[in-house]
Amino acid sequence: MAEITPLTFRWGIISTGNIAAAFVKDLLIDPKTRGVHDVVHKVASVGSRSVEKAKEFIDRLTGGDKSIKAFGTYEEVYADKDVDAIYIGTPHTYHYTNALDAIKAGKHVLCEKPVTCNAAELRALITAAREHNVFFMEAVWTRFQPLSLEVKRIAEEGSLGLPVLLHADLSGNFGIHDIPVTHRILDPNLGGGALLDLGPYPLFWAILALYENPANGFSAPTNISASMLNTPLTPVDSSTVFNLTFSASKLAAQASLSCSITLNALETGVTIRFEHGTILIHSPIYCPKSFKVQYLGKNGKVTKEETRNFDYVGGGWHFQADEVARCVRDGKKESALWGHDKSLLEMTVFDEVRRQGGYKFPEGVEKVVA
Ligand SMILES: NC(=O)C1=CN([C@@H]2O[C@H](COP(=O)(O)OP(=O)(O)OC[C@H]3O[C@@H](n4cnc5c(N)ncnc54)[C@H](OP(=O)(O)O)[C@@H]3O)[C@@H](O)[C@H]2O)C=CC1
Ligand SMILES: O=C1OC[C@@H](O)[C@H](O)[C@H]1O
Repeated sequence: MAEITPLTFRWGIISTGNIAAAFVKDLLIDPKTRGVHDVVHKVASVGSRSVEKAKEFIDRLTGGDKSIKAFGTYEEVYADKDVDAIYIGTPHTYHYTNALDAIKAGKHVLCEKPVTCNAAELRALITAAREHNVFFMEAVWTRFQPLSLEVKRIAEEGSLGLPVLLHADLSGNFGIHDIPVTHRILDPNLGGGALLDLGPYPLFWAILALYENPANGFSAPTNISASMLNTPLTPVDSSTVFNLTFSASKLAAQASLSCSITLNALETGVTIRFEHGTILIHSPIYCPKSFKVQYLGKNGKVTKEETRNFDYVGGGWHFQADEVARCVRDGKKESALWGHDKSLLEMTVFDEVRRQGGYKFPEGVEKVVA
């Protein structure tokens, strides 16, 4: 069989923080190790607020690959003619401005979660992406991992019946008393708190299992109820609980979701209860490596149980990079797996949770308001 020549997809990286480093490490992994033969990734340039940091980042992660340009501004990356798509790894409250600048420069964009501070900012970005005819996606990497694809297949294949209740929690202990109040997790100017940082993941599982279920017909939740508990240090949430009801179509299901920046993660972070069985997803829920399916008999007792394990080379961020490259290659402006509608649902839910929970950004943080 003839070998296909893979597309070389060229990335411009915005910022040199933790997640930008994790993403770049994954871009450097040979895609063949995950069975991908049609695309390869190339880091073309890295932009930082300091050119020294950009150089240090390239040296540290690539062993000093001289073909990668180091820039001391983000604007130079947006303008780089050798870049196909921009990856944005800045704190939440910078996503809107960074993504808009990249879009206006005519670049395709993959932007970290949460994609913006609010739904109004996201709507403005979607409009801009359409006007400039570019691909735009929130980096909800979990959606593209093989485990998630398999959970979705089993959830919809029929033998479990319809989903009824979903519980999902993502907690991570940030040691909030030992970090400066200027840390992004505590600083309200950077969108600090549990909801915006960790909340996307429990919500992601509700979107995958309930919103995407064919019986729901992609209907928005009919009810959202939420409560937020602030840290004693800054006006951001240390934990948040939020419940969603889906009852607009043939699905009648509820999600009970939570997140905390002071607790460690649960061993089983997601439980999806169906009419005839249960799917239990093991932590970390942003890149789980195993899940269990329990099939229930008429008396509610487990009749069959199956554990599925997944493994791959790398951290799991490369699957979303493959999706971006393929979508751009195929002329798509959004992903079928994590399209604009899902990011909009996320930001609309978060706006409502923050409204009920009393979480307000400092003046000027939101660049667009409804
Ligand atoms: N998908 C995932 O698994 C993860 C996603 N994230 C998301 O990525 C984003 C960044 O998180 P993380 O990498 O942990 O953050 P870091 O603080 O480690 O990095 C953020 C980077 O953004 C740049 N930056 C620009 N303006 C500012 C500013 N005012 N204050 C601080 N940094 C600034 C800096 O890079 P420079 O100085 O080079 O310009 C900095 O290194 C968040 O939105 C978070 O939700 C985070 C962790 C995991
Ligand atoms: O996306 C994320 O996943 C892992 C967390 O530790 C991190 O804070 C968050 O941004």
